Amino acid sequence: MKVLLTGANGQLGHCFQDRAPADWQIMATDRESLDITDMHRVEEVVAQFHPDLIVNAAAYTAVDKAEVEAELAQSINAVGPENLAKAAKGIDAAMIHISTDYVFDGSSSIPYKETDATHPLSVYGATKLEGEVAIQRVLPEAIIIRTAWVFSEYGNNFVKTMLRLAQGRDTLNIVEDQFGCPTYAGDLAEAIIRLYRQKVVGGIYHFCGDRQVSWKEFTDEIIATAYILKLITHRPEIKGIPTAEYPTAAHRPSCSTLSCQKIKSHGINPSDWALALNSCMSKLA
Ligand SMILES: NC(=O)C1=CN([C@@H]2O[C@H](COP(=O)(O)OP(=O)(O)OC[C@H]3O[C@@H](n4cnc5c(N)ncnc54)[C@H](O)[C@@H]3O)[C@@H](O)[C@H]2O)C=CC1
Repeated sequence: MKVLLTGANGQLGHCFQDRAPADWQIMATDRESLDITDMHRVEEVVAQFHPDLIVNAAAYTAVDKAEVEAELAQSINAVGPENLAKAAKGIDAAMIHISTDYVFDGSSSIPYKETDATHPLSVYGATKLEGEVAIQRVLPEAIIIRTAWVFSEYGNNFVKTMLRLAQGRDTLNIVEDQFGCPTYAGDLAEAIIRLYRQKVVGGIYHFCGDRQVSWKEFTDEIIATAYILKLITHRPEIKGIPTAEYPTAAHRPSCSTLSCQKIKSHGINPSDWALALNSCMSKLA
């Protein structure tokens, strides 16, 4: 079993390599070794390695910066996935791609199902949606997993940012009117492996954390965990603020909770993020 992994140096890329079954031969690539926007290079690598499965963990993930780098974001989040889908189709390989809750506008009061209408508010969300559509056009058998608020012991993420800020400040002002479900990248990696093994039909699947919180509530749990683990000696006060008081370049959905019923019907439970937060943060000690 041969797997071509793109974006191997990112959060999901690292976690996938940690969890891939021992008998899976992984070709771990990132931008320097395989720039997914370069179709010629994609074809070359796929022809040489001949994977059974392509896992695309590569993405342009700087949500605010994407507003001023729209072309680059589009190239990585839409053209790149389409290139991979074409290459997978050419050799009859399977493909698993990751998308985002930011394809929705967050105006729904109930968790989003895979079939709900999309309406991205940001360049990032729009380019990720374009990637989904391109893959489905080229390779309908591909599996697309939409996830949310990803954290891990690797790379840059909200958990690490809060930990760093907590070390130097007495007060943290955190947005309290945006809600979502934190997802541990290790649990997402496990979900990818299980979906592939179960040979589920192609299409979109939602996978995220099992409990919805605001960024402020998430921060409360991060700081409490950091204190218990002795990563910090002093607990800053966490003050909730409205989005209006923390303007960002990109608009974000106010509530982007994803319904995980479909993936649950395949025996894959949502990420128990509070449990994962503890084990992930212990690795940061
Ligand atoms: N981080 C988050 O909060 C969320 C992430 N997602 C999605 O989950 C997936 C995994 O995200 P993370 O692991 O957090 O991302 P990450 O930002 O940690 O890693 C992305 C990786 O892609 C690589 N990359 C960028 N451009 C490339 C190119 N042209 N060719 C090849 N590699 C390239 C980067 O070097 C990096 O190693 C992505 O599809 C992302 O859109 C979805 C929802 C939330």
